[in-house]
Amino acid sequence: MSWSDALTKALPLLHALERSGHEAVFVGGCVRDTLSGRALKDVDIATSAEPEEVIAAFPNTIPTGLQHGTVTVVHEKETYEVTTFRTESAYEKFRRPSQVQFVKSLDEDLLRRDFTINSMAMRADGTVYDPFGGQRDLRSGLLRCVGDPDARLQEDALRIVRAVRFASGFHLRIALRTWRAVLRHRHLLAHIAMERIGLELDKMVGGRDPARAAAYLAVSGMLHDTKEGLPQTLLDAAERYRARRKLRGDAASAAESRMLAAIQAVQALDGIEDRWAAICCALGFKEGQAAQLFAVLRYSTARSSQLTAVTAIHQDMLECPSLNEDTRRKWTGTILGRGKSAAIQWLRLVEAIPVLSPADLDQSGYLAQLKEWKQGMQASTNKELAIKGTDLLAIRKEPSGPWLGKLLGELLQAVALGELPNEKQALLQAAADAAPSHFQRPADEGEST
Ligand SMILES: Nc1ccn([C@@H]2O[C@H](COP(=O)(O)OP(=O)(O)OP(=O)(O)O)[C@@H](O)[C@H]2O)c(=O)n1
Repeated sequence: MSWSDALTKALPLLHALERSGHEAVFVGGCVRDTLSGRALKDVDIATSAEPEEVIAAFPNTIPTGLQHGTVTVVHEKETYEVTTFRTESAYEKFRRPSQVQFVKSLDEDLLRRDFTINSMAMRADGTVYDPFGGQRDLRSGLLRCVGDPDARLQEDALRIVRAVRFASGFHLRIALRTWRAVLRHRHLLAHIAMERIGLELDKMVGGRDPARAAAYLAVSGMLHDTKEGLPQTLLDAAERYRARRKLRGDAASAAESRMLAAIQAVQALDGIEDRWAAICCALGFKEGQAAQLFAVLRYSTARSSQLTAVTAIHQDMLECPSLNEDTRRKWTGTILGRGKSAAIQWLRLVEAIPVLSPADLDQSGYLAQLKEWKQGMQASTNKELAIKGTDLLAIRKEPSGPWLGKLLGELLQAVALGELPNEKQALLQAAADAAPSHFQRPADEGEST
């Protein structure tokens, strides 16, 4: 077996605990990921040593969760969670154990874990301890709870969503007994903090097979059971998928087929932000629904506003499927209003997933023209304008006020539309000519529309 660098680096921790007379193993995700040939995110260690004994065995430790048996060990600038073998009991409200008991047996520790693929341990000599058949399940493509699925999912209802995350991330089928337990207990998701669900959904979207995750989420109906409501459009799409699982060809409307094709294609995108944006566009979210989704999932405001902006651009652009004067203005307005980076992101999405664009669009021609138009734009942010707010303050000799932003915005729009050159003198002249509250672009005077 080839040891990954991360495990090799952590080996001295196992050796130190063993020297002190304790049993110590790598456990959980790092074993699963090593056996599947994936990069490791973190290395977790389980040990028979109690927390004080772990603290005594290492020079540099942080007592991160002593009551749950976890000590963080700092070793060569890396941190490792070292957790005492434990069993859990008295799960409070289906989410966390209110009591843990430290035990001496690795078997007992592995027994409390969620899925067989997450319940394997690896010893310092590289041998894998796998009492529940995790390796076999990985090989045959099966996600299975350890022991009784009903008990496992009731202990921590987040495992209901984790089941979908692991099934989609590792291309696994959910075993029948586990799946039935998912359906029986999905209502318990109402006890789980939205933030934790948000983290799991993020991992699904960023994972190997987001379309598979979407199918499992839809077919199980679990999106209806979250503590806070998800956007109706999302729930409706999931319901339609559930009702007509094999939507294909004639059976599905053209719009539904396009939506499904777009969701299937999401994994072609590298970045998780692009994938989220593509999902919002594919589902036909309105701006407010995207904002609602990301607020409910507790994503940061910066993330949410960027993704919401891309969604809004998509809605705007669906209304103008050919590149005429109106579209040109709308696109300029979009770039100025929603931000250039959102506009660029949207272009990237529709280029990668053409089925996202309006059906009757001459895709290559339209997109090529849009790109050219965007690139040719002399300025698309205030920063790119050849004058600054201070220049305007100097010539207008008026105190700063809302007029300043308005004037800058109108100058920018005129430059972006090619109606004014992006040159300081021309812009100063236009600003000097303008009445503060009735600023007109020179080109507007001759406009016939
Ligand atoms: N609800 C949970 C969460 C975690 N675990 C156990 O704790 C380990 C570590 O959990 P976590 O760090 O959340 O996930 P990983 O499996 O490490 O996967 P990833 O790092 O990809 O999230 C899991 O492998 C599993 O054995 C569990 O049984 N039930």
